[in-house]
Amino acid sequence: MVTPSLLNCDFARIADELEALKQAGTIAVHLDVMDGHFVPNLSYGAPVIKDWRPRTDFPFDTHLMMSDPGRYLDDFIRAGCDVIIFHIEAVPEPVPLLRRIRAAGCHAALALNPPTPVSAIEPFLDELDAVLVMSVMPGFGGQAFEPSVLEKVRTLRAARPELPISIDGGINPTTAAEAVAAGATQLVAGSAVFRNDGNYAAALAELVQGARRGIE
Ligand SMILES: O=C(CO)[C@@H](O)[C@H](O)COP(=O)(O)O
Repeated sequence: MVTPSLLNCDFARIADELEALKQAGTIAVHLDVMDGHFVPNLSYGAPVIKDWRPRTDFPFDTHLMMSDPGRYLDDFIRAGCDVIIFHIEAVPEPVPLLRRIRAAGCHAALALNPPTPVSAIEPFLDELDAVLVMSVMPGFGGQAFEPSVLEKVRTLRAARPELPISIDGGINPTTAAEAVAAGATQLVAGSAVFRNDGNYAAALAELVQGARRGIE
């Protein structure tokens, strides 16, 4: 599955963008929440997501790039997020937060940055609905894919054949093929979707074609 990251969309036209993604066949969107502390950039928070919620029925996969996700967790739950992802580098003892997310009826996932080994999340795999493997250092769209993370995807896939594995950063048709071949099940893509021609259906089709090459 390809999940567009909204970071590169036109936020002034969010309702149109969401509708265009729907027409193009998208089934979920990835929301990048940045606190200017865990990552060197700011984006948007729960009040903005709350306003988007009635505009779409897309599941909101919400990636909290925050130093203290627990402080704002209830706001994101109330805003209507469906999947809540936070970073193991920010919360080294993640079980209480993972359980709060699941108790609220959301799916819980952990993200890991390119330098972080799989061993950092291994003890918590049974508490997770998914893992998000970052293939760039988080904070900005449009960066180059870091191929060394593919080994982590392979390790996770071998450890948990059924676990959904997302990969995020620098995804294009070529890296989509590599990621899927390694065992990724969800491709988060920003600039490869929100490209200049505005043809989201074509962009998604190219990514899906790339992903298919990875399983052939
Ligand atoms: O989490 C992030 C960036 O921190 C990503 O979701 C990016 O927004 C993906 O953008 P591209 O690398 O696909 O342009």
